This record gives sequence, structure tokens and C-alpha cells, in this order.
Amino acid sequence: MPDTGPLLLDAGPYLLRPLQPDDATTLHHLVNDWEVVRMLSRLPFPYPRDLADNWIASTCQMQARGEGYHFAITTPGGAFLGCIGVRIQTLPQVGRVGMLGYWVGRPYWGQGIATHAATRMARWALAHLDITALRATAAQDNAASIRVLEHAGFRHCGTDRQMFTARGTELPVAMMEANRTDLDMSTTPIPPQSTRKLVLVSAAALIDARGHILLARRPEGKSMAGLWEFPGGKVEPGETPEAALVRELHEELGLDMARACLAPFTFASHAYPGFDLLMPLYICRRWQGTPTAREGQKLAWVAPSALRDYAMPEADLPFIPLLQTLL
Ligand SMILES: Nc1nc2c([nH]c(=O)n2[C@@H]2O[C@H](COP(=O)(O)OP(=O)(O)OP(=O)(O)O)[C@@H](O)[C@H]2O)c(=O)[nH]1
Ligand SMILES: [Mg+2]
Repeated sequence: MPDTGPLLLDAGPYLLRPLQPDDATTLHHLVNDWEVVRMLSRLPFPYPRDLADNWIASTCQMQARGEGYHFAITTPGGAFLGCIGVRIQTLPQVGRVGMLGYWVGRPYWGQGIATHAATRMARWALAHLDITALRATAAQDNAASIRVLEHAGFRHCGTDRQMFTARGTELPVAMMEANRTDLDMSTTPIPPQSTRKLVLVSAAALIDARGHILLARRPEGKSMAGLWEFPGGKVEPGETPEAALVRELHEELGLDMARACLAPFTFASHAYPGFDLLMPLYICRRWQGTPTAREGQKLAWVAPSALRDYAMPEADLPFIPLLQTLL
């Protein structure tokens, strides 16, 4: 199974945990409800009891193969409220995307449960799974589900038609998408141009003896979580960019190095929706210690030719050809 980080997630006042065989009875009781099933494209009505067992078993297999992650939504006390999951698909031209789906049992509607679950699940999936974006569809007559997706940070990206098995017909659906930048923007209001901030960040391309470069994956909870970046961080007031980088590489990776080992290479100047980033990139080939993930980030030594396989913040993209030429 790919390394996905934790599989027990807080979702506001609710919990998300992998489905278990003994959820089948409650799951069946809640989902075998016309008002629930009519909004779910692939489920039949009535929903047979043994389908609940088979579905739960198939989610365990999907998870083991890294093809999908399906969770029960529960109260802190463990009461089963509904399901949410992401199934990974490879789409032509787009690549790997996660298809988000969810439902909540009718007795629990109107309490914001789906919004809490979808908000958390979307952030977890983009932080931990190798996907470029999340997609979801909702029947056009399912205004509640469209609102859930909007609140979770999804944007409308088109319309389509989908077969709804229980209703026995094709119906128009809203198509929605969220990528790693969408989710940042849904929590950070965009300031007007006059109050924009210039953020100075020092970053390092650490290069090992094989000519591989160290990338770190931004952990869940940080902005742009799930993207791979060059280790480093913000320059604090009164600090030089080099001193900031020596400090950050110690804090984030446990490395010790002399400022003289940092060779200025190039810089990025990029306008993000919420701030302007100015980021000098240093090359560093000598340090003391072994890079250790001290902030929950994942680390990877990457060959220059493979840099494009790692989703990076927009500001970093111009670095790739420069590093490939250097190495
Ligand atoms: N370190 C680093 N930050 C980058 C890169 N590319 C890029 O856009 N950034 C942006 O620069 C900003 C500052 O980075 P950071 O979050 O590492 O700052 P930090 O280590 O001081 O963390 P903190 O503010 O959470 O304490 C973030 O908005 C980050 O997304 C990169 O390659 N490396
Ligand atoms: Mg940092």
C-alpha cells in the first residue's frame, strides 16, 4: 500500500476511519433509502444486503492496492453516519485524479456532516495521494451536494450527463474540481493589490554524490500541502537569506552547514493569488548529518530527469530546466 499517512482523520466534530466488515448492517440500513440512493449514480434500489458486505470487502482491496480510500463518517462515540471516499482514476490528458464521493444517512441531514467530511477528505487526499486534482459530480437537482463541494473548496468545471442506476435514467450533473491551489484559496481571502505582501523565502537544492536533488513534500495543514518543494522557509526580520536557510535546514531536516556551502544559483519571482514570492535558490553539496523529516514532510532524492514527475508549486517550475542543465 502506498504511504498515505494517517487513516484516522478528524473532520471537525466527526471522525473518518476505514470501513470495516461489521459496518455492513448499519451501512445497509442507512443507504437502502430512496432519498439517499436516488442521488448516487451507481447504486441500485433497493440496495441488497449482501452488496453492503461486498462493497466493504472491495474497499479494503482498493485500499491495499492504492486504488481508492473509503471511510466511514462517525461521531466521536463511533456512531456510523455515512461514507466518503476517493477512487483514483487515470484520465487522458489530465493524468491521475481522485474521484470524490460521499453520502450521509437521512436522519443526519442538515447538520453540515458532509461538508466537514468532504473538506477534510479533500485536504487529506491532495496532501497524501499522487493525484493532480480531485473531481466530483453531483446531480443538478442535488443542490445540497453542490453546496457541500463549494464549501469544501471545489470549483465548477463543466456539466455532463451520468447514468443514475436507481432512477433508471441519465441525468445532467455538475462537474466540480479542486487542486492544491484551490484549497488554499478557499481558506485565504485574496487581498487587494495595494495590500499585497512580498514574502522572502530562501530555499536550497541539496545535491548528493549521484547528482540527485532532495525534495520535500509539504505536509497536510500547510499551504499547498502535497506539493514537492525545495527545503527552506521564510526569512525572518533581521536575518540574511543565508542565515535563514541555515536555520531552516536545521529545523526542517536536522542538517548543519556553513553559510559558505550555500552557492547562489537563481531566484523565483512569482505572483501567487494571495502574495508575491521572492525566493533565492541556493545549491548545496556539503552538509553535516543525514536529512531527516522533522516536520512530518516526506523526503525524496530525485534524479534531475525525474523532477517533472513531482507536482511542485508554480513558482518552482522555472527551476527545473535550469537544474537539469546544471546537472
Ligand atoms: N520552502 C519552499 N517554499 C516554497 C517553495 N516554492 C514555493 O512556492 N514556496 C512557498 O514559499 C512560502 C514559504 O515557505 P514555507 O512554508 O516553507 O515557510 P516556513 O518554512 O518558514 O514555514 P512556516 O511559515 O509554516 O513556519 C510558502 O507559501 C511556500 O508555498 C519551495 O520550493 N520551497
Ligand atoms: Mg519550509
